[in-house]
Amino acid sequence: MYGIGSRSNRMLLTIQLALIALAALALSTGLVCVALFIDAVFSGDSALSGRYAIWIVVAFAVFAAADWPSEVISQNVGKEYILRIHELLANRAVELPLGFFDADRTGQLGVTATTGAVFAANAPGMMLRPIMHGATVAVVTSSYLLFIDWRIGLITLAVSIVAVISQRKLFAEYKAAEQIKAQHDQRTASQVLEFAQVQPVLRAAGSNSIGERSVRATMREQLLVLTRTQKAGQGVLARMNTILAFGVITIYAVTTTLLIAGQLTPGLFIGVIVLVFILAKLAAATIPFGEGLQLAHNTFEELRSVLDADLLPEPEAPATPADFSIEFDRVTFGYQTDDPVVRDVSFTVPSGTTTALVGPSGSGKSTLMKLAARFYDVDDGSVRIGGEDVRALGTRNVLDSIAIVFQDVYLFEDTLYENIRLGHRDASREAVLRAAEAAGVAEFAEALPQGFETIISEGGANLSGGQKQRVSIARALLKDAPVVLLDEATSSLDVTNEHHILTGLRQLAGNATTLVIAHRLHTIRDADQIVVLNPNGEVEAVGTHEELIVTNERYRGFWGERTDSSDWRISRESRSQRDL
Ligand SMILES: Nc1ncnc2c1ncn2[C@@H]1O[C@H](COP(=O)(O)OP(=O)(O)OP(=O)(O)O)[C@@H](O)[C@H]1O
Repeated sequence: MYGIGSRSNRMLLTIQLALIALAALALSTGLVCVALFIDAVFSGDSALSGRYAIWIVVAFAVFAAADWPSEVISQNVGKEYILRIHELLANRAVELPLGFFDADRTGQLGVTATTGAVFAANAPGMMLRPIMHGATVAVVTSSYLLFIDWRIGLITLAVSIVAVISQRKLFAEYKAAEQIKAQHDQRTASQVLEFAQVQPVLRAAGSNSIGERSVRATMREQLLVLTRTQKAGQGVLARMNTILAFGVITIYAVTTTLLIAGQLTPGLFIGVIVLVFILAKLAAATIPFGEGLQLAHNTFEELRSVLDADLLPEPEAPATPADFSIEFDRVTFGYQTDDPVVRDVSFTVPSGTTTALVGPSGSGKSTLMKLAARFYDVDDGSVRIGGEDVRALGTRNVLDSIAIVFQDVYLFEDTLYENIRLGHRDASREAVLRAAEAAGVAEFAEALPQGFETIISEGGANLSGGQKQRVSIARALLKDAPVVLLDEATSSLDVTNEHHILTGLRQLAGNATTLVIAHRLHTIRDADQIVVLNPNGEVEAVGTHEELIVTNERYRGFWGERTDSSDWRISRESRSQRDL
């Protein structure tokens, strides 16, 4: 994955690796010359010690000449990693099926694109460089020692190889702990975000509510995982330091034995002791970098999993729908294999009519909407628009013919005008303003400081929920699509918002084929047909309000609950209608 950059970046990375190798070779030569210099000084050979002194100066000069540019190059290679990771993620994001972007995946993409990309950018310079340096210097210096004294060389080489292998093995263990931590980080982040968003509800429920307890439990678990990961990291460092310490003691023991046996000169003995001491220091300094390098590897792996994620198959010659009816034909689908959330669902929304979906929470209403928009492909059966399977129409065709108004409206940091124009990029100014008028956006735009040119903050934080939904309806009206998928707001709206949204939605449904997850009484009553789902994700009944209220127990209960809890809303609704 280090080769994700452009050709020139890959070449730079190769040059960097070559420079690291050269710097490591020069440093090893310098260090061995220090040992030989000490030996020469002890033996009183001034000519030889002079020659070694020159070698030492040359070796360290080469080291500096190779090391500095390798650092500069590594920074450039790292910068391109950030750009490339963002480019690859962005390119892939527009190809992936919309169903890919659930909360966990979106969190994971966010982490990969931010902290992950920074770790990857730091990998060549701050981590790869010192690690390669440490490992190369250890192995090259030991090889040199083989020529000076094969026994010392052999034992130093053995210790170096054991240290390099142990480092790889131990950091693989740490990687597993870090991956678990990353998953928990994502889960905690999304839960805390959700916790902040639902504060009004939680505060109304009082302290120690289910939401509060579940966030506390997640945080406690997060703390445990963090402690476990830190322990794993510290354990790796401690074990690596122990391996190094044993290695150094073994080399010292062999060297001392050779000295006592008279097989090593005192000068060389001191030289080797100094050399091994410096080597051990160098090796110990590289160990913590393994942790960072592992995190960079995790980023590359996550990137790989996004790049390798399955795309939906697209037809070579997309079919054309005969009309804009929507047909679910024995549809079965689950997010996990062998765990369907909708089962054997069959019903048809005739072209130009409105069908309301009702059913308990989790019965699969949103899932059916997403299948109609081809966020996912069905496991069994078929979803057809105008008689053609959505797989034969192709995702582009399907999305072009659909306007979606879901509850979670996202607004971009741009003007109010541009946020509406997103519904149809080529629309004229008149068309945008017409849609804004029809959805009741014009009414609140007048009160904003720069009207339609007011910048909406990221996510639409400076608009109310009802206003955001009006923008979303304006977008959909502007798109003027023949099929409308609508998830009505569950939260209560004030009279003004309710009135504008109701008017906008009526206009939106107009002559379009509309599939709506209905929460509001008027939508259910006005629908041409209602599909009742049971908790198993099966169709329990299909009919009009008048039919179902007589024939279906579940629907009667559902309607009863709504009217009981909405008595005050119905009277308010009728009052606001009267006022018009
Ligand atoms: N992206 C997903 N990954 C895994 N499971 C999911 C996903 N989305 C929904 N589910 C599960 O599928 C089932 C049906 O969910 P769905 O949102 O379609 O129901 P719903 O009837 O719209 O519920 P609600 O009225 O509460 O919005 C639920 O058990 C839900 O937990």
